[in-house]
This record gives sequence, structure tokens and C-alpha cells, in this order.
Amino acid sequence: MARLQLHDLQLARGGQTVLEHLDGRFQDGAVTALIGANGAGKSTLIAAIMGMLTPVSGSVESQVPKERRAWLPQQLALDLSFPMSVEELIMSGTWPSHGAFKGYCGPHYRRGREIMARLGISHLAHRQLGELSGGQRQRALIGRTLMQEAELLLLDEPFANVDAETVEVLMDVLRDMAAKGATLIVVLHDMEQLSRLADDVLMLSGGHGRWVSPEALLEYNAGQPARAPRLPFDFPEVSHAGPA
Ligand SMILES: Nc1ncnc2c1ncn2[C@@H]1O[C@H](COP(=O)(O)OP(=O)(O)OP(=O)(O)O)[C@@H](O)[C@H]1O
Repeated sequence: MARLQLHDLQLARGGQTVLEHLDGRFQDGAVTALIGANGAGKSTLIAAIMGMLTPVSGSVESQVPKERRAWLPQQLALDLSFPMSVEELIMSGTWPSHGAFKGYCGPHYRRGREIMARLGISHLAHRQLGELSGGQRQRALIGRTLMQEAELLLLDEPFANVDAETVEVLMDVLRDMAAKGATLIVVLHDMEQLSRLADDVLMLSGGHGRWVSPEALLEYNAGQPARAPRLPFDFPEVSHAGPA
């Protein structure tokens, strides 16, 4: 059984219904791309999955404990001006399960160093977050979720405003997290990135959701600019990601 499922979910913002009759299961150990036009409801669905927005009706059923859920908002939504170094940010990934005031032990520091090495940011360990480039920040933020040992990771346009080399590093890390069993949901607009990352696609449009195959979507968009995909809502729905 999938650890994350949606049951006839209805979500509203400011008293207006944004999404309704949303069903489906997110496969464990897979990356689901969440796609849709501006205002389609992607952030609204993420907020509901993270437990920050109460459904009008229906439910989000999650077997993932709160301390293993992580959410990475769009970079522009983040205020990283507070005084904290890259290493401190990464170590704070232990807080949800270990507590914020218990300090860290040797294995924590070792793991933190391994994660920074994996992400190519060891040399930035003592740099303040406010002094990082977009790509460096994103590496550090993903590093925090690795430290947290996130089993459910939601990312809102993780490759926006990051350099090409960082995209490669992050793709690799995210695919590896999925291979180890984590459930990943990634808001994406770029079909080239989707083709490399996504196992499933949940497309939001007109207040509804539809599970479609990445292959069908990519085939339909062959020859289109990667960042301006056409998202027809009459694609045949795939069954494996449909309601359990
Ligand atoms: N706090 C709010 N109060 C009222 N309406 C809201 C609020 N937040 C979002 N909305 C509305 O809900 C709808 C869905 O917004 P949401 O942010 O989920 O879309 P999105 O798909 O994430 O868009 P984008 O791609 O632009 O980030 C939009 O019509 C938006 O204007």
C-alpha cells in the first residue's frame, strides 16, 4: 500500500474551491511530477499534504511520520537572511526527530560532513546562508532534508534560479532518495527535467487532477520548447497511480 494517498479531496482558498474530487496514491520510492498552469492549485495541494491546510472534505492519508516529512518551498518564498551557516542549516535537519536543543553528537557531525561532500558544498560549511548563490542555497536546503532522512519530500520548482551543474547534482540526489524508498513530489514546469526525473505525473487543471503517463505527456510535447509545454487535460488516465 502506498504511504501517501488522496481520498476524494476537496481544497479551498479564501472560501473558493481550488481542487475537488482528487484521488490517487503516490508510489513509494518514486518521483511524482506535479504540473499545472499558474494558479492550478499545486501549492494548495502541497500545503494540504504537509498538513498545513485542512481539506473542505475528503482526506490526505499519510503513513509517513511528521518528522520524516520535508517541504522545500520556492526559493523566492524563503527568507534566509537570518544568521545561520550552511553547516548549521544542515545539522538542523536532525531537529524534527532529535529536538532543537539537545545538541549534536559525533555521528551527526560525520553525517553532516558526508552530506556536504556529496552536495559539493564542504568548502561553504561556515558561510552564512545570506551569502550564497541560488544554486548553493538549494544544495544546502536539500542537504537539510537528507540530514532529516526525509521519507516524504515535496519540492516546489527546485531547479528554478539554480545553475546547470547544481541541477545535475540535485537530480542525482533526488533520484537516489527515491531509489532508497522515499516518496518525492516535485512541482515542475520544464519537460526536459520532467523526462529525467518523473516516474508519475499528476496534472492539475480546472479544479481537477489527472494522473497521466510521463511518456504520453513527453510524446505530446515533442518539438515544443521544454519550458512551454502543452498540457491537454484529455490524456488517458493511467491506472497504477489512480485510487487504491
Ligand atoms: N491565501 C490565499 N487566499 C486566497 N486565495 C488563494 C490563496 N492562496 C492561493 N489562492 C488562490 O488559490 C488558487 C490556487 O493557487 P496555488 O498557489 O495553489 O496555485 P499554483 O498552481 O501553486 O500556482 P503557481 O504555479 O503560480 O505557484 C489561485 O487561484 C490562487 O489565487
